[in-house]
Amino acid sequence: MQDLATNNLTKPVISARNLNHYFGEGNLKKQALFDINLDIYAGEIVIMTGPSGSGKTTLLTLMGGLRSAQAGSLKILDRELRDASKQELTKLRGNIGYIFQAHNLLTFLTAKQNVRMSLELHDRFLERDLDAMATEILTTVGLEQRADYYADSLSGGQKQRVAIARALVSHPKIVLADEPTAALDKKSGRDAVELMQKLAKEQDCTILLVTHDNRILDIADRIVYMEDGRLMDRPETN
Ligand SMILES: Nc1ncnc2c1ncn2[C@@H]1O[C@H](COP(=O)(O)OP(=O)(O)OP(=O)(O)O)[C@@H](O)[C@H]1O
Repeated sequence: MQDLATNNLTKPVISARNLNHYFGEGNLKKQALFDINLDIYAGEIVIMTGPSGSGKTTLLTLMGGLRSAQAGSLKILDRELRDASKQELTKLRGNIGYIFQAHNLLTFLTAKQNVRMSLELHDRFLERDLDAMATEILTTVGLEQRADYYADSLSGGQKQRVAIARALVSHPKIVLADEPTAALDKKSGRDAVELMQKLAKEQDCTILLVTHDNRILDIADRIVYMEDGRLMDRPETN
């Protein structure tokens, strides 16, 4: 029984086995991912780095259920995504928070309305005071004074903090972040990832973050390196 309990605790939330991915068809078919094997556990912060075009975004979008897995196995929160239907992918996406380089806020809504909207997508919050939840997380990210500002009128760093609040307000099991600091200056970028780290640790949320930004590598529990569509041992840095 002990072993069973331990196994459950250490089961990965993301598990890829011999995952391959192709774009195009016929003569134009091109392999973008080769035999990816990767396990990521609850509460881990994993950073994925590697040169441009190495397949990082492709892998991230597969893990986020934003495109379907074609070959091999990809299990997210115990669901097999290979050949998953659109409905299955949609259901999975409700358990995942997304943060992108371009914050993707709706500029004609306020900070609070942007955060609130992500709660409205979940049936489990229907009975809750969504404004209070949105205000609370905006306070956590230091934006209580800006809650009623339109997204358009916020600075880049503030917008990204709203995007972080929006991704984490529903307490997702997994947050996927693609170049979250790319549009930010050094200090705002650092603040943004430290906030993600703090919130994720509080919520026992797993973060997988793709970045070229060497200045934030230290927030990771583990760094994985991608090259030419393959996960590699990390090259020596000097
Ligand atoms: N929709 C697509 N159709 C065809 N090829 C694609 C498509 N998306 C990506 N690719 C190709 O797959 C490979 C991996 O691209 P991907 O965007 O995953 O790399 P990346 O490591 O995220 O790059 P970057 O760091 O520049 O964002 C590249 O050769 C790219 O040209």
